[in-house]
Amino acid sequence: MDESRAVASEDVSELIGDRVFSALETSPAGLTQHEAESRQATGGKNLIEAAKRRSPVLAFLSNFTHLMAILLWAAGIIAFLAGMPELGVAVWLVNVINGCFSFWQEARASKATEALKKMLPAYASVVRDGTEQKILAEDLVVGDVMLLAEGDKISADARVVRASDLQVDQSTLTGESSPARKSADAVLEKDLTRAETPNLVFAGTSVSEGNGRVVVTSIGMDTEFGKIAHLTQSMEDVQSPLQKQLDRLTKQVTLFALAMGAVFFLLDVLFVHNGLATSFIFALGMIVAFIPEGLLPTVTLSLAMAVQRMSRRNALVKKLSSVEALGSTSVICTDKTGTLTQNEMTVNHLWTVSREYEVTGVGYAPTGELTSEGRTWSASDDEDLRLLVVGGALCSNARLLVPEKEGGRYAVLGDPTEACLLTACRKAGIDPAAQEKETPRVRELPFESRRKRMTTVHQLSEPIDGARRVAYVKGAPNEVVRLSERIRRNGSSVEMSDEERQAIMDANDRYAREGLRVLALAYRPLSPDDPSVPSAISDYAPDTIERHLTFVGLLIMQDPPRPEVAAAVAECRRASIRVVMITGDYGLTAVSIARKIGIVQGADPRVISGLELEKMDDAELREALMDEVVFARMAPEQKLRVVSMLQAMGDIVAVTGDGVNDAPALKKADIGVAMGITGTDVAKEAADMILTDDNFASIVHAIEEGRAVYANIRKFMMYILNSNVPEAVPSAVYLLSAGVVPLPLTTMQILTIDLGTDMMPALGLGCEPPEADVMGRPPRDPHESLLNRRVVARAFLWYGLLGAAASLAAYFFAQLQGGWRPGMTLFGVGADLDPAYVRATTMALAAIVFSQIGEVWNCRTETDSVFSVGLFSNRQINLGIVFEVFLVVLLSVVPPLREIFHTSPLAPLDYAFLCLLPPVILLMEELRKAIVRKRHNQMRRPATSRAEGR
Ligand SMILES: Nc1ncnc2c1ncn2[C@@H]1O[C@H](COP(=O)(O)OP(=O)(O)OP(=O)(O)O)[C@@H](O)[C@H]1O
Repeated sequence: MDESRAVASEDVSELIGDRVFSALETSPAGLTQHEAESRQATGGKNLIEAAKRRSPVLAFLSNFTHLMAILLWAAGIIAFLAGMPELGVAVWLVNVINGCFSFWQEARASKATEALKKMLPAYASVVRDGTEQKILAEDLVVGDVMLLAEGDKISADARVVRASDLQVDQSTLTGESSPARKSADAVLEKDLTRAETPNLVFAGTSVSEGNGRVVVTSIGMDTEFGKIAHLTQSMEDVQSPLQKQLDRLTKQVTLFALAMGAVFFLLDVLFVHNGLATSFIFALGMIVAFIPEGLLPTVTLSLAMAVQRMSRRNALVKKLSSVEALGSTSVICTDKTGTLTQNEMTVNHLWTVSREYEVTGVGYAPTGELTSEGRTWSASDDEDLRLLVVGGALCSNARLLVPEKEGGRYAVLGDPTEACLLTACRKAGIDPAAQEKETPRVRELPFESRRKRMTTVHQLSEPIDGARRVAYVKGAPNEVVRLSERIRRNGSSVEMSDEERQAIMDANDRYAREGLRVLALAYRPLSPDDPSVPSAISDYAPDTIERHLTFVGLLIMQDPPRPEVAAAVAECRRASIRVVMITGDYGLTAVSIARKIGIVQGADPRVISGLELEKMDDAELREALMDEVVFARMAPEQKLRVVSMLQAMGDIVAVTGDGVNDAPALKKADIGVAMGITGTDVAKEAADMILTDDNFASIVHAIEEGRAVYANIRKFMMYILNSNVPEAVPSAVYLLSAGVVPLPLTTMQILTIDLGTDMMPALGLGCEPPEADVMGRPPRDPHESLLNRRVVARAFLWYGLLGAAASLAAYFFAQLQGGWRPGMTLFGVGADLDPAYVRATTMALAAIVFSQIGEVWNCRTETDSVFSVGLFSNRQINLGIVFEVFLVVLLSVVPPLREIFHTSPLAPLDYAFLCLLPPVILLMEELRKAIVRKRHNQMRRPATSRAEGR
């Protein structure tokens, strides 16, 4: 084993205190950057080697060995045996072209998804050169001092050197779901497994509670995880329901093609009395024409491209299947802080029982002042005020980053709720860093959403209420007030009266109604004489410390809504997507913000608190969810129940979350959405989508893309399927007329359409931008099949028949040009190579290609006029059109190709006829769309009001 990648951690677990650092040749101040780099140069990066992927050769070959491909190989052989080698070659060529095309599509799709993986890098917090910094997890080296916080994914094996209630979820390693408690003490027991050793943590596990400091002992493949893991990357390769549906559909259509082939074969034998071999070849052409090759990979590519587009709009989707679920999302359950609001907090009021202060200034810059009763105040003017700002600042893990240049922006590391308390403290004239030095922190009971509060314990130089140790507790006001027995009034601690309790809650409600976020601060002197205080600091726990509190005051902060959110919420309303706020914050604050951004519109929306929800049974919850409702003071775990109920009610639910406890709801949701900036690694891992900007509006953009991709796949299918009709109808006319109408389109010509003219423009449909109307419709029913009756009818009976009519018209037009008149025998009966007949079949083929130009324009929009998106705005489609026209001209003028495909050059008049087809087909469809739009507009009113009433 390479020494620089791992040390014998059995030894490290037995060491005490500083010996750990020396054994790993590091120090509490971490490695120097220089040393870290040199260790990386010898020990390599902290990477788990990816499981071997399927070899590209095998991946390529698999495109030629599936059911449809085998059918085509067999068909080619039969054509050879029947003495038609050029047909055999053509069929095989179709197969080869389709195989290569599929491989190319798959490669592009996987490249797109690979690129996304790189957009989700893992980070680790370390101490190097004595300062905290965030580095890429792959840059960790042995000896790095790593900081762990709740929700962090641990990226290397390490020895714990400091732990504050540190608990680690080791289920990825041990399968054990309950978290393992970790501590910094030396372990001398010999019979523990490595996972059981309490002072070791392992790569691939995550922090479920508390925080700590560890020293890296091994990285990369030398970690426990590396030894057992075949990388479980964030991108999963499961087939989405849509892909499954298409797989099934492709098989069904293949069977249908075989059945059609059989029918055509029988008709040819029985009606037209052709020989068995001729009939067989004829039927073969039909089968090949109908098999939808290339459908599945194109769909996969469409999904991958949508994923790429979403990433440009700040939504990273981890699985292709999520794109689909996004398209049918009917409810978004969103939290508030940071998602709907800016999470750039500023304390703008301070409140004690004797005075209310206004705090000026914006952002985190400590420029501003405290005013009350017409004058400016500082901490030295009022002891209670001093306690409030100092306690708030000490009970904080955030750091203010002072700008290097004058006039630069103050930034924060950590929770904005805590960072703004540091700013408020500075505005009151006290430097929080100096305070921290003077009264060092000896213990932290970390913040938990469930408890809604946090506590830090400090050693004091000046006693408070006679004690030299104090616990500062800050959290949700009703929680803190519930735990308080005393209150600070005029500089001393006195028993709290009921009136004072009421006054606090009244003040809280008043602020909350304005949408402000309110935190309360209390303290508890921890005297060694107090029997209710545990004697050992390590025994300090929420239930022993957060009681008998003395209330100090309220810290009121502003967190304005994000400016783009109101429009996004309005967009949801238009798209019949319901937005439900589920927040940990106070009900009145929640409703005020919800109203400002349009989530609630009614005069008196129902607010359900976490406590109430606990008492509600499922029927009551279902009833409540029928109306406008805001969930406030919710513990993250309770989200799961709301999500499950909405799903039971038939909704497709997207849920946002950022904490460890949000993971179950994120997993349960149809679309779990984690916050990229504030979210923990655990939440990101549980989610299907990550918002790189934490912004609600990005979810709505992703839904729009999800809807668009589904619509595009449908457009693409409609286009691919419709060309089957003009390929089949001329043959049917030939069969049903018992040969009186000579075959208007030969088998080879049918193959031409499949060989290349059709696929290029179809591809362009996969990357159409969302239609303007895409968010004006209700969400798609997830059970609805991609090919519903309406789509099939439109593809076959409308577009298809238009194409078939064009093809037959062109055929007869050429017959007329050749001199045929009604009543006469058509050219071609009995004599296959009659020039007038060959020209007529060439025209039939060219007419299909030209009508497909009209059809591809038609398929670009569902109900909007194609002119509204610009007839030539899709470059890929334009290229496809040029390509197919070029191919037709080539086939009809190059002599060897004319031989093979039975074609002949066309006259200018023929081209004039062909050029008329696209505009005629386009205008007929525009007429249909105009009628549909008119009907939609008439129906929309009742549909929208129903969605709003939900
Ligand atoms: N760092 C903190 N220290 C102490 N109390 C906090 C802290 N952060 C939040 N709180 C309190 O706990 C409550 C719940 O917090 P939580 O993080 O669950 O939700 P939130 O931030 O209010 O909102 P949302 O759930 O909408 O993101 C908050 O409303 C606040 O009263």
